[in-house]
Amino acid sequence: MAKRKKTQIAKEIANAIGAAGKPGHPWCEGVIEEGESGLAISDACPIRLPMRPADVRKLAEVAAQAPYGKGTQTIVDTGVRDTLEIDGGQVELSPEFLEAIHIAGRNIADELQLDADRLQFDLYKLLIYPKGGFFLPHRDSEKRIGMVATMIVVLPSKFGGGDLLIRHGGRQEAFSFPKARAQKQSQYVAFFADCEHEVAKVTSGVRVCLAFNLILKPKRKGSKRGSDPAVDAALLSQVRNWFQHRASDPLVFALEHQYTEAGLKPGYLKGADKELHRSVATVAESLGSRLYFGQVERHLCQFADDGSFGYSRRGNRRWSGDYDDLTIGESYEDEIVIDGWRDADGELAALAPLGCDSSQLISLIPAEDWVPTRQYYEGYTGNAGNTLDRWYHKSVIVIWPESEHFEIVTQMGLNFAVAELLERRASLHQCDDDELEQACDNCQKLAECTIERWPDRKYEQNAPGPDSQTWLKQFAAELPRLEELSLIDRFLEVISMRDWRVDLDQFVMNSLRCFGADSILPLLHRLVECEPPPNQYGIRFLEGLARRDAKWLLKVAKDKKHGGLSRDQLHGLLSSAAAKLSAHSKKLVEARHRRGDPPTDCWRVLTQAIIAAQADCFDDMIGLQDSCPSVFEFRSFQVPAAVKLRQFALKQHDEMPGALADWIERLKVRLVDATSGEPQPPSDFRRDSKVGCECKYCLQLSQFLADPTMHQTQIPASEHNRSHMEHVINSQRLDVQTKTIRSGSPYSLGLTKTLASHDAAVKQYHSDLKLLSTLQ
Ligand SMILES: O=C(O)CCC(=O)C(=O)O
Ligand SMILES: [Fe+2]
Repeated sequence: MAKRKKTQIAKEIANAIGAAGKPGHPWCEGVIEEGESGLAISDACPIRLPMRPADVRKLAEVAAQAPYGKGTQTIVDTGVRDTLEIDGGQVELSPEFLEAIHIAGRNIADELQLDADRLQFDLYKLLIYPKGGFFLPHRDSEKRIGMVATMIVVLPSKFGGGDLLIRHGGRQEAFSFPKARAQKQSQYVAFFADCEHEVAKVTSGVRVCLAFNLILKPKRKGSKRGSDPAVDAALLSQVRNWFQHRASDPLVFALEHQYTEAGLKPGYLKGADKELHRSVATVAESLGSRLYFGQVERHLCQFADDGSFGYSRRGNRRWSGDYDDLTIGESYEDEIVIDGWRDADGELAALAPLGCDSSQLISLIPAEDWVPTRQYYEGYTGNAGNTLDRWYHKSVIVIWPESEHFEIVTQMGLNFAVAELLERRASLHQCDDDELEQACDNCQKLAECTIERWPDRKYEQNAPGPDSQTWLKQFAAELPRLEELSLIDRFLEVISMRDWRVDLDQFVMNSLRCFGADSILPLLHRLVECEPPPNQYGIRFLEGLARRDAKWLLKVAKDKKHGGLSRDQLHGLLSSAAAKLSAHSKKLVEARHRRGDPPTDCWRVLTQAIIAAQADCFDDMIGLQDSCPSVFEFRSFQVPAAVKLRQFALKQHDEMPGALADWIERLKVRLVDATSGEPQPPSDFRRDSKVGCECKYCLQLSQFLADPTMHQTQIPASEHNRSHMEHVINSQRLDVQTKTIRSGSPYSLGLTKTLASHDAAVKQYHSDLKLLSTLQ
């Protein structure tokens, strides 16, 4: 890179950001809240406001024709600027007026996002525009180190014309100062120093204004040797704009030289990087943003052609091996990841890899001219290839607004954010009293950002890996300890829309403990009763009770003190849950197509909770088993569930609820019935002959099955009819084996009777005996 002037680097980066970011509003306006604007010229000659043309004539003795700056020269040219001016040093402002300026200053700092405590207002000139006065478009030169903006205060006086027009990044706004014109109030406009502006011709009266330089004082922080406090206004304004529109997208400045992780320190930067760092650091400081160093890896995968694309493989065209010969087309993939984080002093920073997109990457060397660290070209192979993969590595400086820090931490991964939160929480006790509030605030902000980024885990397929459950659960357990009820509220709202599987056991217990039953109970009701969101086709796959909720209900029910809930409160929650589960089960019985898993597991967990809490709705849960047999299968679910519940009840209360004992009795009776006699094998070759079809072939099949003496037969039939018979045999589970006999025309289907039904009945009999024994 050719040697550049210091300010040029900052300007170039500013332009680069300007090209990437959206233009914003680098100006603001307001009124000066001071009725009597007291001002005077140095020899105590007071200025009467509103001013009249006659007064202006008197001022002409003190005032001079204003020059304008052209490069380093300052010249008078009334074709460019026609104004009278009095030097700021000669103007005295009353304490009230100064106070009003100070108040306006706070607002300006706020609107332009500047550090109010470091913003200084230097009265530069008093400007007087008699009729015909104007100032052609120009930018204010940096009259002092640290000058970031200009403030124009138009004083009350009667005038026409004289609009102030300001332009920046393709936008323009005209200010006509109506209140000052109406002689009511002083009005101000403040704008960043890189804004082009002009004053339109004054058509009548006199326009009087004060021009202030807005200067950002350097931060007092030891005295950094050699640090230049100058802030480049253009860069500041562009970064500020960026932060206004893309606050949570960090700005990434590529350094020219490559540094090792350990060598990436302010003191070791080389050449132009030193200047880049100075500019970026100054801007970061004045905007109160964070600055880090990092290493970027960019992987770019693009279409590329060596000249053979579209030719057949035998075209004998071979790539020369020269990457410069490739014609590059569209990008398939452009992945940029920042890692190797170092803080502003170059010390290791505990941050995780962060992805960004190419618009965030600001580089003085155009990205097309970067030299890849590695590249790989796959030529045309007929159905794939013609891609060029390139990897680039760059050391970078990264900045983001302090207010977005936690949002960005969550962008680095929720597991990282949660680990960070746990760590911060754990070290709260080490904070001094005056740090504690901020530290707590930070924990809350981090938690807030984590909640907003909670993963969507409604459906199995988009669930993150199994270990995610651990840290999601940890987060949930920790959240109540931050003692902010609104976070609990928001968390539950997000969970009920996105996450069916997070473990909330500890969360609910801790919430009840930290906030008390009365605050938490309504939120728990809302969670249990919430309607799940439909999927993108408007279908609700997730219905009924979430297992997540059955689980924490069990936890609370088993707790000796029910987590502080009264018996009635807990029973209320349980019966809401039970109602939801049974409504869903009944819907499943009616539905022809079953959606989602049957709520069997959920039923078991909830019923345990109901047993533990000795709630009345237990009978309803048992009743549900009887009314929805297709959902709660007798052998595979009901019997084992009853056995488990009996065990559970005995462990909890040393006795069984009556309804449970009755239910077990009913199950027993059914099994005793089913096992009253061991199935006997058929005494002859007669088999079940219900074929459910009356075609000529099935009729023969049915007659064969009903015949007590025939073991085997053959039915001649075309291929079509043979496969029809086979289909009937399989679907009706007939006790017959088939085989194609390949002789004669047509071929025949060979049939041999089996004992399949009998074998199955015997198997069922023995397994029923076993089931019965589990109930004894
Ligand atoms: O009078 C105004 O509104 C603007 C004056 C100005 O642009 C300047 O003095 O540089
Ligand atoms: Fe100006």
